Amino acid sequence: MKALSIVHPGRRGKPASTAVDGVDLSVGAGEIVGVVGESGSGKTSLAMAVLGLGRTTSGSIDVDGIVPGPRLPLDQRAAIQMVFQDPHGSLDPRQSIGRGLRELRRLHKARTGWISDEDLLSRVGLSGDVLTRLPHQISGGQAQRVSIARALLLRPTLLLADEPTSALDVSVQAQILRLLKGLRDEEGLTILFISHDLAVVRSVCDRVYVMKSGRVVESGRTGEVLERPQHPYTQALLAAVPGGDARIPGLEAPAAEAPQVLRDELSQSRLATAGETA
Ligand SMILES: Nc1ncnc2c1ncn2[C@@H]1O[C@H](COP(=O)(O)OP(=O)(O)OP(=O)(O)O)[C@@H](O)[C@H]1O
Repeated sequence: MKALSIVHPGRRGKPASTAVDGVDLSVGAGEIVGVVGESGSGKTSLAMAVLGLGRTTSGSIDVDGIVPGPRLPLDQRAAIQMVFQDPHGSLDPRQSIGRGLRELRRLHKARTGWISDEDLLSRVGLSGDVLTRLPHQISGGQAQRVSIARALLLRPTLLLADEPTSALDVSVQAQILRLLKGLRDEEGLTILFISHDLAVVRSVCDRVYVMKSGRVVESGRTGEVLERPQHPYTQALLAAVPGGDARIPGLEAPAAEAPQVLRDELSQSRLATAGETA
């Protein structure tokens, strides 16, 4: 995305608020890129714009040639998938997991024939048993795996993960983060990862953008930014981490250097407008 600005109009006498202010952000194919910042820093406004659901006041977003917006054809819309914080929230409570998948396949025939339900579920660490269950009959971690499977089924160009583990127990959180990393490594999934949690971001993101009051105050390889934060805001975010250790136990942070394959990919910039996907 280039110079993206989002201004929410004021309501009931309140002044308009600039949620996103001139943000440049890029995600290379097969990368996991984090956007981190406190509540109100503009992360959700930015995510909504990437999904084509929110407003874009100025600037542009380009996801491998697709410009998100409300009138996108179904197939292009399917190329940008999302996983949200509430693991059960994105599943229809009246539909079994299997029926939900059938519905998705019916809507997106051309995109979804590449894998069976069983194989799809096994890629996210679930057995075929869940197919007959209703969402309330599975755990939060399982529901989040189902949400990821549903996104994966559509072979997205970009997966937008908005606080995907903040509603989960710590041990389940690590499992879901490991799953997302594994899907990137094995399937080349490209992920824009939104979180307020530095430990989570450090454990999965190759690069990170730190947002404050709608602006990116610092960005770079996650290891570098979090080991040697330059901006006082990043330093303050790190200082506020309980125990001072922004790490998820049992999860190794990505290497400070991008893997060679990723560097090659990035330098070829297969994505439109100088290697950008979002
Ligand atoms: N629909 C809206 N109408 C008016 N103002 C809004 C709207 N959505 C967000 N804002 C304002 O824009 C700013 C950024 O909010 P946003 O939700 O994007 O931040 P955030 O970092 O995602 O915070 P959170 O983690 O709490 O969701 C805030 O000042 C918020 O009050």
